[in-house]
Amino acid sequence: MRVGIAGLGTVGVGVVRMLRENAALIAARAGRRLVVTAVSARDRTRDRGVDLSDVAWCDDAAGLCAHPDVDVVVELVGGAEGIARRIVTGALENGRPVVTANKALMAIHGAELATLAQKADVPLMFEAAVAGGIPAIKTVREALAGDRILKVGGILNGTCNYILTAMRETGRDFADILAEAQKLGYAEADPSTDVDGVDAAHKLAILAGLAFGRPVVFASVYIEGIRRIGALDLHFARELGYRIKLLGIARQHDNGIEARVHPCLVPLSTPIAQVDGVFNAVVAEGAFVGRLMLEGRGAGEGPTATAVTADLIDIARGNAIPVWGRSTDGLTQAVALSRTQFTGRYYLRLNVVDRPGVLADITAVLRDDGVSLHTMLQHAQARTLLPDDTYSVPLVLITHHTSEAAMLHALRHIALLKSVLDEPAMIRIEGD
Ligand SMILES: NC(=O)C1=CN([C@@H]2O[C@H](COP(=O)(O)OP(=O)(O)OC[C@H]3O[C@@H](n4cnc5c(N)ncnc54)[C@H](OP(=O)(O)O)[C@@H]3O)[C@@H](O)[C@H]2O)C=CC1
Ligand SMILES: N[C@@H](CC=O)C(=O)O
Ligand code: NA
Repeated sequence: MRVGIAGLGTVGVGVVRMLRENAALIAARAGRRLVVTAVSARDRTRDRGVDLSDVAWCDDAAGLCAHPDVDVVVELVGGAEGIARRIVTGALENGRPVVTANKALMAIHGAELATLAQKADVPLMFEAAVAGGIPAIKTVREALAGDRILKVGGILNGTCNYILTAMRETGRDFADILAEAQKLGYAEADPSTDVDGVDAAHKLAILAGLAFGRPVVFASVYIEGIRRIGALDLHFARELGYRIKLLGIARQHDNGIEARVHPCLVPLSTPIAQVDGVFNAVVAEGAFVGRLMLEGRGAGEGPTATAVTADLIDIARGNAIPVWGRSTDGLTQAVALSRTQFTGRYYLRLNVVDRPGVLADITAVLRDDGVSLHTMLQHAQARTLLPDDTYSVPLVLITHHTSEAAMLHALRHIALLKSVLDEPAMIRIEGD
């Protein structure tokens, strides 16, 4: 099978290496040889550490869609629009199977691309798009095909998990650790996609679409990133028996699908709390299968190349699975529930003036909104002297189960209290 690759960055070069280094075992498993015959990237002159002298070069990556020496097109450029979208669309329109690692493209345009693939009767594979080397798509779409999935999600961004882990373990600076993740090839071309939660949301939208049988409108996914997580939150989380993780969570409810990405406090005793560094965890819960968790590397050259290569082997073997696990005939998209429909437990961190009555004012607001408190934590030794000779002190409150609508209402009023100095920080609690 002749493979044309658009994009020779971290993942593209990894795929070239893997197809060559494991050529014999891949041929045995695929039933035929998989050979890279054509490639494209922006800069032809760049040394990429792989020999491309016997491979055709396309200045325009879209040229791969109709290239005479290409049977399968692999899109590893990235981005939901522009050249990546043109390559995938063009290849499908030309009746060529496609493999992509592009979660942005699949999350935003997956519904229409599935229709194109079905019309052309060719596979569109994207295992690398969710959680890199973890077989997340295979698991949800194939292994759990007989079950009714109730919940899916997990730790879906390696860069964020790497940053949160290193901040917790070393106390190092956010920007410093992010630069390291970029050097290791974990981060997206624009790393704000990672740290603002968008990349995890792309993956969650794909997983939810597969799990619940309908692509989710990406714009309806609730997204919050990790920029506001500070050293104080990591400290309090540890003291209270939690770790902070950026989670993607999608659940099927009677009134619709909940799909949200945000930092969470997870109890130290849960398996997901132990997933650190660049590792991802994909969690699924089915009515029959119960709960399962897959852990592995969610980013980087080797893990991502493994997923792309597995898709190529599936295509070579003739395994064709519909994009969303079912025919696109009559398939409509689902709009996710809004955040005011969420419920849960919450961690609130406030910076307050240390004087009598402050706590009473805050708890009165929570009482009026029907929010009940579970735990309270304040350390007098963490006080800071203010210019007027009073002190400020961090105050942490953990609530019982409540509605997010009530929390948002209470927070607006708490922020207006004179004794509350900065914008309150709110983190949801999951898994206990
Ligand atoms: N890195 C990772 O760990 C993972 C990445 N992914 C996804 O895989 C895809 C690729 O990621 P990654 O390898 O990290 O990205 P890189 O930024 O490392 O590589 C992108 C490649 O695309 C090429 N490119 C950019 N624009 C064009 C264009 N107009 N025409 C042709 N080629 C172009 C670049 O060329 P040049 O080199 O000349 O600049 C580069 O080779 C993305 O969709 C990403 O989200 C998925 C899972 C994990
Ligand atoms: N930038 C992503 C790469 C894989 O999808 C991440 O950090 O997880
Ligand atoms: Na995967």
